[in-house]
Amino acid sequence: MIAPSILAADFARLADEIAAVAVGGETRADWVHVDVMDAHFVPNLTLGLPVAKALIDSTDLPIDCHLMIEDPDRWAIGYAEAGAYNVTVHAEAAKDPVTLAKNLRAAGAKAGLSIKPGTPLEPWVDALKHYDTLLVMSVEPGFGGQSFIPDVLEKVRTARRLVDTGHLKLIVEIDGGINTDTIEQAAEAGVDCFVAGSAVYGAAEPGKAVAALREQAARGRAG
Ligand SMILES: O=C(CO)[C@H](O)[C@H](O)COP(=O)(O)O
Ligand SMILES: [Fe+2]
Repeated sequence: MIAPSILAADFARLADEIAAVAVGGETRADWVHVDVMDAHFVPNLTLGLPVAKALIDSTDLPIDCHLMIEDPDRWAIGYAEAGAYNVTVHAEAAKDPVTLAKNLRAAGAKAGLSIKPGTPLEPWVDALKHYDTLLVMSVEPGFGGQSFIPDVLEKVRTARRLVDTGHLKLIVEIDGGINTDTIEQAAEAGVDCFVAGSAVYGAAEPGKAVAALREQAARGRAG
């Protein structure tokens, strides 16, 4: 699955930018990734619930909200109630990740847990039994356009094994520095869903970039 990140899109035309990856066929994205940053958990500030809700209402594509915020135990539920398809919170910020996941699911969303590049996977495996998505960050969260950190693929391999052996039942998602040069190794390691900001919205035709990424990922999965 390919999830274009609107972090790299034109913020004055967000609904149009989403529509550009919503046309049918190979150029259609699977999810649209919306990065929420609060200038506390990360040093950057993007958008919040009112804008996220407007984007959810603007499209039939599933919206994947990546909350890089403090106190997600309090704030994440609003994104689920607004109709986000998947709401991902950071393990480093959540106080009670199990209750949080239950609340997100009860509000009708899929629940996602994200770990920064330096955060190990093992301490979160039990909590992940309550989650639908694991978002492995392959850059330090906060900014688009950074270089992919290949070391995180070890965590992807571990997560893939846990899913394939039935210990976890979730989608393995990766975020940061994904492009046609890096997607193949991520696919080979076992990623199911690839977030791509610059690689999609930095391209002349975002839809064609989605198709190219999907094709390259399929090569990694096959090889
Ligand atoms: O969560 C993020 C940054 O914190 C973004 O989703 C991510 O960086 C996407 O941008 P790019 O593909 O350009 O790296
Ligand atoms: Fe993100």
